[in-house]
Amino acid sequence: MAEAGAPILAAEQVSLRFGGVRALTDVSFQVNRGEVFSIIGPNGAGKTSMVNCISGRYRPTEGAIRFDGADITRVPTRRRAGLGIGRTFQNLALFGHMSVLDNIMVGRHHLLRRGFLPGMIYWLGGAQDEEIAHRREVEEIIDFLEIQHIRKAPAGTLPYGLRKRVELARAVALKPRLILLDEPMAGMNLEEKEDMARYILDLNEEWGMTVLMIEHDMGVVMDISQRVMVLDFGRKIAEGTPEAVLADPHVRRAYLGEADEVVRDIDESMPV
Ligand SMILES: Nc1ncnc2c1ncn2[C@@H]1O[C@H](COP(=O)(O)OP(=O)(O)OP(=O)(O)O)[C@@H](O)[C@H]1O
Repeated sequence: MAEAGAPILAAEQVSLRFGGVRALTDVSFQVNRGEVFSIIGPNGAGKTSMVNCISGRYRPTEGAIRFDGADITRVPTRRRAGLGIGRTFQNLALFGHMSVLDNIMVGRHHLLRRGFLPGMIYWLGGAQDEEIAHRREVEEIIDFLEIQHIRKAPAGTLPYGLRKRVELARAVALKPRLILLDEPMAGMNLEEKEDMARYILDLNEEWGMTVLMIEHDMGVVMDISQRVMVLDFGRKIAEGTPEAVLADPHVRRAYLGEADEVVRDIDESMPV
């Protein structure tokens, strides 16, 4: 058991190279239990690379990732899910031909004691309690994310905003203690963004999940994050409360190379 108050996640001097490309250089940060922590930065800054190092998709060239105090740098992705790390993807990764319900059930299979095939035999053997409890929990997630009306629809037929919500449901179905959200608001209209922000806050406050989020929408980041880390060209250039980060001259300089609306977004997010 990790001690109370200890960070749930720590990246220690993480560097990641792809041939000559330095995606991350010597990045260290900690996420506290119960926090909403966001990573921001211009395009190509290394945000997704960092999340991939945490989820196990990439292995850092140097440095370590700790979860609950344990070094997980070499733990394979599927085992990280079992440890309590869930994620959503920037580009949706749903099974388009499968129903919403089945997509969410897939998210839970590692929680079944017996895996999929032995689970079927178990079911045929008449002992169904585990499967029933499993379905009940999935229904709870469906209710929470208000997707009852589409539970039987093939995921591929849904509008984009709803597919993002189903993908969140699938990640939540893992019952993660830490959930990694890669651009949860991307491509959404204002109303969909507001809904998504509310679901993320509820997951954090009511379901007790620690949230690590990458998001380009500055307004959302500043509204719901307790702390923010800024990457630029693979290096950490700032970390702190939203207000401190927005006022940081390094951050503003990093964004000045970006489109005008990003800088305007920063200004509009500034506390008045
Ligand atoms: N699999 C890969 N192979 C080669 N280079 C990669 C790979 N993944 C990322 N990179 C490079 O690493 C750098 C950081 O990319 P990354 O996708 O982590 O940035 P990002 O901050 O998430 O960007 P965006 O906001 O555009 O999604 C970029 O130069 C990118 O081209």
